[in-house]
Amino acid sequence: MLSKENIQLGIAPIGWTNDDMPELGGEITFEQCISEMALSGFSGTEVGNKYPNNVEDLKKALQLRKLSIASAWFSAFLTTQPYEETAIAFIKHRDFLSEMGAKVIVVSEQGKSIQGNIDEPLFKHKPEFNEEEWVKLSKGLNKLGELAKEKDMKLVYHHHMGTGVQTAEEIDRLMANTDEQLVYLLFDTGHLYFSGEDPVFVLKKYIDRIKHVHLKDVRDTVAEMVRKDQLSFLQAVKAGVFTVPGDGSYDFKSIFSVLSDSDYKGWFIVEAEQDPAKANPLEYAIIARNYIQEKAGI
Ligand SMILES: O=C1C[C@@H](O)[C@H](O)[C@@H](O)C1=O
Ligand SMILES: [Co+2]
Repeated sequence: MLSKENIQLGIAPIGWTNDDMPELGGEITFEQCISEMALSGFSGTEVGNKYPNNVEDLKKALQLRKLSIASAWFSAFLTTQPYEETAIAFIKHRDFLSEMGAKVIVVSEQGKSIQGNIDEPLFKHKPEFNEEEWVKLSKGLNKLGELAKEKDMKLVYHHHMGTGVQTAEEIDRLMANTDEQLVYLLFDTGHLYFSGEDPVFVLKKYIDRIKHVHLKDVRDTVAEMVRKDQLSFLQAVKAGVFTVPGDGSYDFKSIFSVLSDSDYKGWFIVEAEQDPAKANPLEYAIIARNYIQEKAGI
């Protein structure tokens, strides 16, 4: 059931300042960002590049605004680097999140990823993992999942455009090859829909393994242009492919209905990277908050 007891509502800083393209929203301060999150009715956030990396300072700034940390993105390189390198960075990341009170760790495999390459056509150059890379990825994720468990946390895998785990088929393979007690799924509506998948199908299939949700909407007209003109992921973002739920082309009604009928307990994070000079972050945060209230009743 979607209730205030089961669902915590958060918003990612990426609509204010974009970690993948720090020039988007470069002038917006950390304080403005988190104050506007609180003002628009959210109670949590993920960590962005302007957040203090000192636990005490971050806790104080968030407590003043009654916000808490839901999670933070972690880039793994299990397919392209020795496991130990990813593990060392993961433990540091895990310990920081644990001290901040987060319960899930967002992990995305960035080996062979083209998501940060400004000139690389997103659909034409999408990477694929070979057999050996799939084994490295799955084994490595199981081990990282064990490390998360040590701190009573869960690893949630972020399928992502421009990476080796983007399509429903690739998600199937990842879920089948990893331990269901160690590797969970982050469900991101925007990435699935933009990729051409049916988000409801994936949600229903993995509902028991989904432990974190990113709510991201897509503008169909921009998505079509990205395919036609062979734009990169970052060019797509700059062109406005993503927006907040309630502003784009996707109807979240079925998503909320499936989640409502499930035992899902955890975060809904509104995550809508777009140019803050074109889409005022406070205004769009309020659009998202109102839409969730109207469609999900929370
Ligand atoms: O969760 C996410 C984190 C971002 O850095 C990423 O590029 C974005 O698209 C996303 O879904
Ligand atoms: Co996401």
